[in-house]
Amino acid sequence: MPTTAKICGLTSPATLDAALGGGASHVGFVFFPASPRHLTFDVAAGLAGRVPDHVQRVGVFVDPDDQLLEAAVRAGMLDAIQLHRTAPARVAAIRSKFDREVWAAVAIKLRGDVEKARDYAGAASLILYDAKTPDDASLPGGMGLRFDWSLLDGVRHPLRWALSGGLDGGNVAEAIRRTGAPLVDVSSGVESAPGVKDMDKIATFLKAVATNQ
Ligand SMILES: O=C(O)c1ccccc1N[C@@H]1O[C@H](COP(=O)(O)O)[C@@H](O)[C@H]1O
Repeated sequence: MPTTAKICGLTSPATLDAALGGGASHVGFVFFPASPRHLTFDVAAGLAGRVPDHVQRVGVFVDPDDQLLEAAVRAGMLDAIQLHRTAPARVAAIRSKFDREVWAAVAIKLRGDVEKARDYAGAASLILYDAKTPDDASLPGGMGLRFDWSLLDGVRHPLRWALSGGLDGGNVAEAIRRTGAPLVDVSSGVESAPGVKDMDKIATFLKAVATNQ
């Protein structure tokens, strides 16, 4: 199966359209106030309405409560919920309550971190292997950090999975070849500054994914 791509942290119609026009399979909206990509519900609703049925809308959250999830799922017409820093039992509860695909981000720095994906079997729909950010960082993702892809060598993934963390148009082809990732996810690697998406970088990234299978 060809690798598909999620463009995350979209905040404007023009950059959303660049992702859709370039063939993204997923688009991501961030609901985390500390992020430079954070969206209001009104903006999310405006963007969500432009997304065709064959593209999945993914909401990104950091250990959210039900009130935030309810409002964001409605506004963003979310098909999937991406959870960072969220314990397996809570991931399972969210999946059951919201009855849609739930992604568990697993932060990777060392080999032992990869094993933590197993805790989400039966709880999440998909594991998102992402680079671990520093303990004192304000964001658990979206910082353009990458992890050592060789840590995924020989891993028997407990669930469907995706790769993120420090990807960009220059390294995504190698990332796909090296890991065999079925889905790649990018945010800062297609930006000109934190939170500012760049349409040319989005196009370059999606072209690299499409042509390097
Ligand atoms: O993008 C953010 O601001 C963000 C905030 C909180 C949690 C996750 C966030 N982004 C996710 O992080 C990964 C990797 O991003 P990057 O490509 O390294 O910048 C990606 O899945 C984003 O969805």
